[in-house]
Amino acid sequence: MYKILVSDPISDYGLQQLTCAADMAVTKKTGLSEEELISIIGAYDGLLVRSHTKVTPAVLEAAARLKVIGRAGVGVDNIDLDAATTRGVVVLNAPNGNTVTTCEHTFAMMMALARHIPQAYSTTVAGAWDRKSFLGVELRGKILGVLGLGRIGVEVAKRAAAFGMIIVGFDPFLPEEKADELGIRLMASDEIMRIADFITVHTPLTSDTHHMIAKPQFSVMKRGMRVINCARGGIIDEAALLEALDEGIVAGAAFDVFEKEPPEPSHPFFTHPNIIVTPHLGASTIEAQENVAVAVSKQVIHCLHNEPFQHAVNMPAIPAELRNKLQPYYGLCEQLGKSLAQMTDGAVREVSIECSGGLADIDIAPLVPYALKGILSHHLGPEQINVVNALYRAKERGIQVKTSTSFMIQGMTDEITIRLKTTMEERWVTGTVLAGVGERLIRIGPYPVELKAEGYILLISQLDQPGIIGRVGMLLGESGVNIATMQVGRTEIGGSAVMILKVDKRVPGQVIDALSAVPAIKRVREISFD
Ligand SMILES: NC(=O)c1ccc[n+]([C@@H]2O[C@H](COP(=O)([O-])OP(=O)(O)OC[C@H]3O[C@@H](n4cnc5c(N)ncnc54)[C@H](O)[C@@H]3O)[C@@H](O)[C@H]2O)c1
Ligand SMILES: O=C(O)CC[C@@H](O)C(=O)O
Repeated sequence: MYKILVSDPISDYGLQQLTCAADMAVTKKTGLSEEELISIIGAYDGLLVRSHTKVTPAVLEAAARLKVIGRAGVGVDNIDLDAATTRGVVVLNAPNGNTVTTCEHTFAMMMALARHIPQAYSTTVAGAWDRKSFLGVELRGKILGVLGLGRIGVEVAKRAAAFGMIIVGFDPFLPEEKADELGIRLMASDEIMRIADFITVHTPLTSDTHHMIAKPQFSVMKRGMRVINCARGGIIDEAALLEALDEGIVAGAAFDVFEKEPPEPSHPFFTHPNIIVTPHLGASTIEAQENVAVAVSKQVIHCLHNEPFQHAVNMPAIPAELRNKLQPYYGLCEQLGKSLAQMTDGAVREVSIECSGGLADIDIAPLVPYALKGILSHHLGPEQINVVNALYRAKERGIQVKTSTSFMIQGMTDEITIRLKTTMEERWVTGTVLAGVGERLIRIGPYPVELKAEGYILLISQLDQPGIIGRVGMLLGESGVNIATMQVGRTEIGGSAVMILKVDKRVPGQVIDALSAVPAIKRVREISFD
């Protein structure tokens, strides 16, 4: 008999598969403190949560027989994934069940914002009959900017089209043809900031999306625009938003999620006349709660029965014998993928993993998820991608994956090249694992290098001309960025050249801009291995 603990309010109807299964004993105990959870978790094989229960390393430490955690929803920010993985606990979620519900909440917020519904309700029930203060705007004909066109963003765009809105959007993974089909005009997010009347964000919270809308973005926006965040707190800078409201740039904002949840009762949003808020209700409908509970119950049963399931958020599932043979190359593939994702523009269309030398007669398929994890986690957020779900997420986005092997080698005995084709370009990097030394990047495109993937790397493509190295050194030096190592390469005298600098800290945005403005420099990329 498997013992399952349900520690957050989860739909009874949705849990029926689990409660009716002959070999599952389900206990519901909600509102537990961490200490209370720690004191009982040792008895359970499965744990089902929403966002309230915090599954901390201490909880996992006490969870001696826990095999699976099911999250009835998308975000797993309340579960310590590293601790779960280390302890061999599968974490799975239900990413599709609340998509439409959250999209509808976004729309409700956008309409409430356009017509001041919460403010008008408050004054009306308080006895006033104030029709002058609440002059609204139509959605029809307005430009809606959608940042993040995954499951929810696409649903929002579809509904906005029915309202006669003009939809512009940005998502590094949405191919042009798909956007055309949906009637979305893809453009750079900077451009969206300038032209949109409404902006809604639907990305995960990652290092790239944290404060994706902040002071510099507000400063170029149309006066009187409106913003909505029903994704994750922190994507829009709350302090910068308040300033933009006071300056009259932003006419109104609707927030379902906050940088800290629950926010302090004194949060300035609560008293601002042009901000409307809900307490993280995006997924709170009967239907969504049933959907996510059904999806997660099924998967927990499959997982405990050792049957395949789809939405694992952690846990590699690689056959042990092969895993041991390939083990030294997993980290390398992830590093190659991570560096490629940061040096390539456009939506990813094809990923090829090419192995040579000693890897030629091995089944290299298990390396694919590691390469994809490196590539996809840069855009989708590390918590969303792991080696179990990376291939599924790539297929979901129409990304072609190819593998090939060859006994031919260029230098090292075992080499792995990962090649990335996007809608804009094709780039590739090659690496190897050196005995007693570890993983090294040995070529970036055709240029030989010798790099350990750690810290910050600045990749500069330029024309081979005298004086460029000095100019780069000066610009970095002036901004206090120390160069740890430098490698240069070129195709021919006076031809294309690259400069690869390992620097001791993140290079400020204005220094990247200054470097990019040097006439002989064609492109500057910072690659972070944080
Ligand atoms: N308010 C709620 O209750 C609620 C409910 C469900 C989901 N969510 C949140 O909504 C968000 C979207 O969920 P989803 O299911 O659509 O996720 P998804 O993974 O399907 O889509 C996210 C999209 O964001 C894109 N993206 C990543 N970085 C980007 C960037 N810098 N610029 C533009 N696009 C970028 C990704 O390519 C991806 O397509 C998540 O943060 C999720 O946690 C909130
Ligand atoms: O459980 C909830 O209500 C939050 C859901 C949402 O934030 C999610 O990530 O799925």
